[in-house]
Amino acid sequence: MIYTVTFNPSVDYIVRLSELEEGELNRSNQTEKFPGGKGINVSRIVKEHGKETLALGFIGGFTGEFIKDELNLRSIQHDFVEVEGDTRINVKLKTSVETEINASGPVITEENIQSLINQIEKLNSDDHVVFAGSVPSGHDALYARLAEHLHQQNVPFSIDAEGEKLTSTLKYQPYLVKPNKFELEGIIGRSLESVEEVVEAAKYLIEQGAENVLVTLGKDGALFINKEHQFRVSNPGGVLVNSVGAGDSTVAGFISHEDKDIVEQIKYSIASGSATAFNEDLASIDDIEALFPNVEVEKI
Ligand SMILES: Nc1ncnc2c1ncn2[C@@H]1O[C@H](COP(=O)(O)OP(=O)(O)O)[C@@H](O)[C@H]1O
Ligand SMILES: O=P(O)(O)OC[C@H]1O[C@](O)(COP(=O)(O)O)[C@@H](O)[C@@H]1O
Repeated sequence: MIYTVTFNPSVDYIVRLSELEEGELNRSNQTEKFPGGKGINVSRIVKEHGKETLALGFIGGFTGEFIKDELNLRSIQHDFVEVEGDTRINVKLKTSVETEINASGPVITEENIQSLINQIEKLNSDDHVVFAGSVPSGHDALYARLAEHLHQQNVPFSIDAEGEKLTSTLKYQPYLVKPNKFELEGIIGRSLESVEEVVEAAKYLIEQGAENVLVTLGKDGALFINKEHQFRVSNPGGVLVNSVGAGDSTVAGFISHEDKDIVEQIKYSIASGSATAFNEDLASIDDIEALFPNVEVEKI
């Protein structure tokens, strides 16, 4: 079973408007709301790939109820720990560019954390856990705390998070880490100008304990690095509609095809990311399968 842990789920509120004028009254052309948060998005795409998944994490309030209802409608299993406050609302403004405002999220208590640890302690080496996204304030150390538990239990896990949340887990040997270029620059502490520099930075994550590193580059595709392979991956062609959840979709595509040859696994990953970028909501398996043949993977 592929478990996802979303410490800080969100209702993603997409607001489309022709132009945003700061300090003025703006009226939107169209609004939509989706159940969001990185792990939840991973579960939705894993389900599309026909794999069993269960979404874990912290949820609360009327926004939490919306997310659970939406997951039920899509037959996605979940077992969240209920917290006191309301799950956050993240605002995604779409003009000719995409602007995101991600809220900080409700308070979580040590009791809430202990309930999540109790769930995780039941897993075994046939399972896989994906930890993804931000953590309500003051709890960044949670990533390493849970990764240590899984490492001791021999449960494979993957990470999609920023900065120390990601680096603090490396010693516990994550199966996949997926920084985008901006996040990788944050980890390394300098800007990465060339493909060679990005590859070197990714190799540093491998030396520190990661098994596979996928550096996503938005419209420019991705770079994949592990101890045996280095690939440059080109996106299939298409028109950007809404890139929210594209990164999460790449993680889901990769984890869902662990049993396949590495090139096929990478192609499923990037086809999933681009299919989501070319859709209003997250991609469907039909969208993903249609793009799969057009993903190019080249040795570097
Ligand atoms: N404009 C785009 N066109 C095609 N594919 C895209 C586009 N934006 C994102 N993607 C796909 O989604 C993947 C993840 O996007 P990226 O923006 O790098 O991640 P994140 O959402 O984590 O910041 C990319 O590697 C690419 O395959
Ligand atoms: O937890 P964070 O880092 O604030 O990110 C949460 C946001 O990430 C998303 O999961 C989208 O992630 P990506 O676009 O990186 O794939 C949204 O659904 C959500 O609003």
